[in-house]
Amino acid sequence: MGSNAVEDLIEASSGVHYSGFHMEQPRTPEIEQPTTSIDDSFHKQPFIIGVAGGAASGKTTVCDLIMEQLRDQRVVLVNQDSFYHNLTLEELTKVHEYNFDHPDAFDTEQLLCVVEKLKHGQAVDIPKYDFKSYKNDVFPLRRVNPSDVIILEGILIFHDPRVRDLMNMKIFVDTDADVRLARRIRRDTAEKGRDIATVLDQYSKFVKPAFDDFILPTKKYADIIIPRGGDNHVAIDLIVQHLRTKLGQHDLCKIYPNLYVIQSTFQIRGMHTLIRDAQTTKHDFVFYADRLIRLVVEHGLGHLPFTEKQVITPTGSVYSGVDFCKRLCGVSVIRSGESMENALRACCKGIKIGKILIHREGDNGQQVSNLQGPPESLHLLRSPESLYWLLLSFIVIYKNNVISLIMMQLIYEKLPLDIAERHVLLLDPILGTGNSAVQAISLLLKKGVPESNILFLNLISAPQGVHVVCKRFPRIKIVTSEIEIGLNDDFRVIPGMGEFGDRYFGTDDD
Ligand SMILES: Nc1ncnc2c1ncn2[C@@H]1O[C@H](COP(=O)(O)OP(=O)(O)O)[C@@H](O)[C@H]1O
Ligand SMILES: Nc1ccn([C@@H]2O[C@H](COP(=O)(O)O)[C@@H](O)[C@H]2O)c(=O)n1
Ligand SMILES: [Mg+2]
Repeated sequence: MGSNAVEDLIEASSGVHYSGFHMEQPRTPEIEQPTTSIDDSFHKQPFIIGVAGGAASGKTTVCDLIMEQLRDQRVVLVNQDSFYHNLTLEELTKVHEYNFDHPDAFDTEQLLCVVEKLKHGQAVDIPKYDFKSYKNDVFPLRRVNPSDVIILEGILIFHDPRVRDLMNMKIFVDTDADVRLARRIRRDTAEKGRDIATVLDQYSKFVKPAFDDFILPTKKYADIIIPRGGDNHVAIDLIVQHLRTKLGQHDLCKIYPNLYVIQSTFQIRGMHTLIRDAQTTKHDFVFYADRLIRLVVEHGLGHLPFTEKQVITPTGSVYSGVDFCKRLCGVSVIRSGESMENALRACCKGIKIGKILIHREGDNGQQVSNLQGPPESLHLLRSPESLYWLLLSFIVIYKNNVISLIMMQLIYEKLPLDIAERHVLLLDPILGTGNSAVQAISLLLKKGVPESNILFLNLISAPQGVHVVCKRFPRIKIVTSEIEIGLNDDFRVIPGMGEFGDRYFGTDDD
């Protein structure tokens, strides 16, 4: 529908009023010049989320919930309300005839300018809008700093294609019209000091027609539609989880160039969905975990050095290829790392695989059954010379104002004698706190393995573990298939997949 047609419709429905269409005089620039000297070409692009929906549908509530859950990211909320045009004196005298729900009520050029600056790493000052005085020149202005995530929220935030095109994710909050009206009456009487008659009059004259004509038609642009707004915790959790995955991978891989997250595909997401599902049978868990492990191992092998090699093909032609790295070995962290051995053997014929057992106590972690000696499962591997208490260390973790003492003990190792001359593929499906990995890597270094010869392969990595390992051992490579949200209060990876070893080896049955 063209603007004129809409204007006609609004005129017809509500008698004489100011529609919000107006030729605004140029405004003095209110946006500060860049406060940083960051070179644009090096600036990380923020993730821009648009949140649209009818007035009082719960947009702000949904944004607040997303921001609350994304507290470990730098997130800013930019509200379309801040870009309401200032009213002329004439408009102010007849304010009840002004259409605040029409696209032309907003200064979209200024909104675009602000978002562009934020995208390029520049801080901006945003007007504050006062719903009581109808003014957007309330001082002080709101300083907004560049952030990892920018949320653009407003009834008509999807209306202008130029604004829409800036968004990486579009969310439409879809709340029943009666609920929106009831909330609006409550909000506008309580917070804006308006009487019910005025609220109802504005609703029938402007709010409802504009919803039908301008807001509802933008629902089709949404990637995600959230019914019931802030009450829909499942939708909000899913959005936050998706954002964390995107942001986590993006950030960590930029910080640590030796972290490799294998390219996600729907097949990989499907396998992850199955192995993370608590209802998945042991048989399926093993099947899909094996598929994923194989992918991680293949990917990891791609990071090993190679030598050029030429061969003669059956047609007598020369093929210039490469020769595999010969001096390799695997080292699995007992017990869950053992689940990765078959994939490694299938890829590297005859590869030697050593083993390490680390006991962890003090963080509510699964405990090895017998602290006085090696667990029963080690009888087959045990040899008197290789079995000893090698290391005893304490790791202090400070989280949520609580200091936890985690005791890490390396209690068993059986490694190839010439391990120092080999590239080592360290196998453990889960990188959580990073403490076990630090123990295992420290042992390998102690055995003379150069740090840059260690390739740590896992299925999932918590950001905390990545930080711990990569900071301490900047030259090792980590290959993983997904970055997790983080750790819970028990230092368990979330969303995670539970006790990997128990699920894989079937020891989690009641
Ligand atoms: N799920 C909910 N249950 C009850 N009240 C709600 C709910 N979500 C929002 N509200 C209230 O409704 C009003 C409008 O919500 P808000 O999030 O500001 O909507 P919007 O930003 O879409 O206008 C506010 O007063 C808010 O406190
Ligand atoms: N001076 C104003 C400006 C705007 N409104 C109404 O606010 C609604 C948009 O804000 P939401 O938080 O609900 O998205 C919109 O329906 C305008 O009518 C107003 O009443 N007074
Ligand atoms: Mg709002």
